[in-house]
Amino acid sequence: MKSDDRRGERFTYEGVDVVPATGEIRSRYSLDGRSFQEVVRLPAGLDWHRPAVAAAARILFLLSGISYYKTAAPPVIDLGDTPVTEDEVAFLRDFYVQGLGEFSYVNDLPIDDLQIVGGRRDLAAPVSWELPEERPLIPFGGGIDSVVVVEETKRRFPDSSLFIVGRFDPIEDAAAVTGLPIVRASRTLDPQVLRSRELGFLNGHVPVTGVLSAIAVVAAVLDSRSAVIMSNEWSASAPTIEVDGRGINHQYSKSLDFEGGFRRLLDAVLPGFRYFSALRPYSELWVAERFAQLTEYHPVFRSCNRAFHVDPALRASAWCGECDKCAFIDLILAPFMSAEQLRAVFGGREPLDRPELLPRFRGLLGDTAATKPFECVGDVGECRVALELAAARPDRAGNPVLAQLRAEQPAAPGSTDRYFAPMGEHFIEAPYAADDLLV
Ligand SMILES: CC(=O)N[C@H]1[C@@H](OP(=O)(O)OP(=O)(O)OC[C@H]2O[C@@H](n3ccc(=O)[nH]c3=O)[C@H](O)[C@@H]2O)O[C@H](CO)[C@@H](O)[C@@H]1O[C@H](C)C(=O)N[C@@H](C)C(=O)N[C@@H](CCC(=O)O)C(=O)O
Ligand SMILES: Nc1ncnc2c1ncn2[C@@H]1O[C@H](COP(=O)(O)OP(=O)(O)OP(=O)(O)O)[C@@H](O)[C@H]1O
Repeated sequence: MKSDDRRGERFTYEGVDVVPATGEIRSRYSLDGRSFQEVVRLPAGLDWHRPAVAAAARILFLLSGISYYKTAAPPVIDLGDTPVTEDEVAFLRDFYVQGLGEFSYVNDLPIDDLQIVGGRRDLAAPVSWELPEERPLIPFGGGIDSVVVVEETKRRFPDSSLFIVGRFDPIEDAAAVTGLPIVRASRTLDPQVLRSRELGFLNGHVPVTGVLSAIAVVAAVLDSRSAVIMSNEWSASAPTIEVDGRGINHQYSKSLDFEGGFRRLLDAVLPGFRYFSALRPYSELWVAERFAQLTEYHPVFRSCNRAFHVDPALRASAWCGECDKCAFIDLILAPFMSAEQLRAVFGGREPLDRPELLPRFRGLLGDTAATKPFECVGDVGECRVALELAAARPDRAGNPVLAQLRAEQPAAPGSTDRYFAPMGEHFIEAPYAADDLLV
């Protein structure tokens, strides 16, 4: 029974084809008769014939459907003949309902009634899989988070490799500084979703890090690597907003909840495979303090998401200097980098130099009149500590934006030390634990 005329009837998993000759994984779906296909390409020269590759490709198939489901968000998902376990169905439902939380809120379209039917439990069999030697694969987004993880990890595991989906200049520039090899993937969305407005599709944010993670697992299996190491910080688990007592998280697939569920799913399919975030117990202040020391990355890193549109023609060639992400990165680095260094990063358009961005900073600082942005930004407490520390810097004396915000914001309650030490649960595995975690 449809609750809203905008919704379709049924989203169907049609099948996934693994094509070693071309290094392609073709995921096919349909929604009320309309077909969609997403193609992921990985190096054809790797070992595609391992049974574990097909198992990892099946996981990717399960997660990638979300981009096409959202075009009409029907109440039924039919897994057809896809081999699947009960646990995987439960994980997948969470991935859809939680991962599309922002989509559902923005479209005012509840999808809690989602039912997942079909699927072949009888075909869901474990595959032979031998955990390779300790060789990590590090997904690399070119921002402060993955830069800090790469520098920490390559020191302990020189045989590390980067993993990059797509070709984006800022990521390439930062990747070159790491000096590490790169396992590359490309992802070709079905072109229909790039015409959502024209085709009358529903649209909104998707938990893209979940899809990137699944592609990374395929790449790791192909390249005989034992671990995928994510760079998802402590605050990524915090809801962006609460609605009717329920958290909606823009970054759901960067959260601890997603990480735990994905680990359980992988452990059933690829026992012992390591998937975890090396930043899970750390705040963005902890990350920013370390990033500030990595001066070789300052001219090349990029966190502004305007650089990462699917359509290359829409990609910004520099920091936009005015989005919530730019404002957040400027604020979180301001306690640890000089005003001169940050003006150089933003090419003279530094957000903290722009009074017209005060409303954005107020949103980051939890001003009651503003709501936290649906962006990948830190939590209010971290931003308030960053404000206090930045405003106290001699080279920021007289900065009108910091002075105004400081006047509006009470001092961060209690000690700020907790933001510079590990906090909260994590799944960091012993060989990868940083010194301060070896307790
Ligand atoms: C670059 C960006 O911020 N895109 C968000 C934007 O989409 P827009 O239409 O402006 O451009 P495109 O990203 O090029 O998307 C074109 C259409 O394709 C659909 N689509 C894209 C990726 C995908 O995996 N599936 C898709 O169906 C998309 O819906 C468009 O119709 O606004 C969208 C709606 O709010 C956002 O969904 C786009 O976010 C992308 C999925 C994206 O890649 N964003 C990353 C830069 C990003 O936000 N990374 C976060 C982690 C996010 C997470 O929760 O995992 C981070 O930086 O931490
Ligand atoms: N194109 C990509 N290819 C591979 N991994 C990616 C890509 N984009 C992001 N990631 C990874 O996905 C996770 C979330 O991305 P996020 O953008 O938060 O990381 P980041 O770019 O390092 O940090 P930030 O942009 O927040 O400073 C990280 O582990 C990141 O390395």
